[in-house]
Order: sequence, then C-alpha cells, then structure tokens
Amino acid sequence: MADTVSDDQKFCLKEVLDAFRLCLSENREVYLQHYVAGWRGLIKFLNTLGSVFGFISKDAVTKIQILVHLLNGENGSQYVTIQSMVKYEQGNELVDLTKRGNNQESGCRTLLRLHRALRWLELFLDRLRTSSEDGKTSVMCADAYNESLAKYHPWVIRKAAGMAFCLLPGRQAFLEIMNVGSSEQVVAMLGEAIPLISEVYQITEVLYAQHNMLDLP
Ligand SMILES: CCCCCCCCCCCCC/C=C/[C@@H](O)[C@H](COP(=O)(O)O)NC(=O)CCCCCCCCCCCCCCC
Repeated sequence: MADTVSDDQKFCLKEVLDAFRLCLSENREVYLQHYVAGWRGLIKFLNTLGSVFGFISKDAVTKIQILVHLLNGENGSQYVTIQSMVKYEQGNELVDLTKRGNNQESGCRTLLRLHRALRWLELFLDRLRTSSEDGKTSVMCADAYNESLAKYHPWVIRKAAGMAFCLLPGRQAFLEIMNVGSSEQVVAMLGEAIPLISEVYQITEVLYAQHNMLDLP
C-alpha cells in the first residue's frame, strides 16, 4: 500500500540524533545549521501528532525560518556557529537587550526561545526513556514543561499547552512514531541522544549567561 507520508516528511529519531551529534565542533562550538536541522526533525514529529499541536509547530517553524534566513543571508558567514552569531550580533548592536525594539527578529533572541524549549525536550525525553510501560506521556510532558518552559509563557499559552498534552498518544504509540524499532531500541537510542542534546543545551546556556543574554525580550 502506498504510504501517504513521503520519507522526507516522516519523523525518524535517528535523524535528530545525527543532527545533534553534528552540532558540536571540535572546540565545542555549536553549528547553527545542524541545530536548525535537529529542530526541523523534531517538528516533523510534532506534525504527525495532529492539528491540536499546530500552534506549537507554527511558532517553532517561524523561529527556525528566521534562523535559516540569517544563515542564508548576506551575513551568513557570521552565523556559522551560535558563538559567532552571539559575537557578531552583540558587537554590531543587533540585539535588543532590555526591551523589544528594532531587533525583534535577532538570531540571539530567536535561538533563545528554541534553547529554552530544548531544556523541555531533554527533561521530557529522559522521563520517556526511564518510564515504565504504562507511563503516561501526557504527565511526563506536562511535568517537563512545568519544570522548564512554562515559566516563560503567559497563562493562556500554558493553558493551551496543557490541553494539547492531554491528547498525546500513549507511550507505546509514541515510541513507534519514532521509527527506530522495538521499544528497547528506542530507549537505547534515547540514551544516546539525550546526552548530546544536554551538551548542546549546556554549552548554549553558559554562552548566553556569559553575555547576559538569558533574558532577552
Ligand atoms: C510531544 C509534545 C510536544 C509538546 C511541546 C511542548 C512545548 C510546549 C510549548 C508551547 C509553545 C506554544 C507556542 C507559542 C509560543 C511562544 O509564545 C513562545 C515565545 O515566543 P515569542 O517570545 O517569540 O513570543 N515560543 C516558545 O517558547 C518556543 C516554543 C517552541 C516549542 C517547540 C516544541 C517542539 C516540540 C517537538 C516535539 C518533539 C517530540 C520529541 C520526540 C522525539
């Protein structure tokens, strides 16, 4: 039977794992191109979950597009790594530091939103990896969200997110959408992916802290 979803739209955890592996340079810089690719892979997953998640996917896609635009733009060479982006945008006053101004679509503030979401992902995937067969994905997702991203979101977004989480598929179906194989194989691959995601997160967190950019408006 013909598959209605073509291969390049189909989510595969391996693709995300590979992207986050490629993110790290030898001297622990983070390649923006692969960071964006990792997010693109994750969005494919979100899109398989149905239209209730559309408002989340739409926001993430908008942010990815801003970064891709910068990467492919005339100053693209300044955006090779997150480190070079921070240096370039800060050095050229391209970031709004205290209140929203002319630089609402800076790479730094845009990436910060995804960076905060990456912490949610790390917490969620770790819960998924260590959960029992009857673990509830909606609870894992909500707990991870409340521990991370929720504090940056207004009430109305938290409410909408909470409602969407209740519609997540159960653990088994969730693991199957990852297209890796048996549950044990998915769990093993998560065990490989989470430390990489965590490392990318930590490097970015330290960099943003050093530049006082953890609260960009
Ligand atoms: C698997 C279930 C997916 C649940 C996703 C959990 C995260 C919930 C986030 C709710 C965000 C709602 C949309 C709007 C957000 C914006 O207000 C807000 C602030 O932006 P602004 O400063 O430009 O106004 N934006 C954000 O915080 C960025 C949110 C980006 C969320 C990306 C979530 C991607 C989830 C990918 C799922 C992958 C599942 C993992 C499987 C291996």
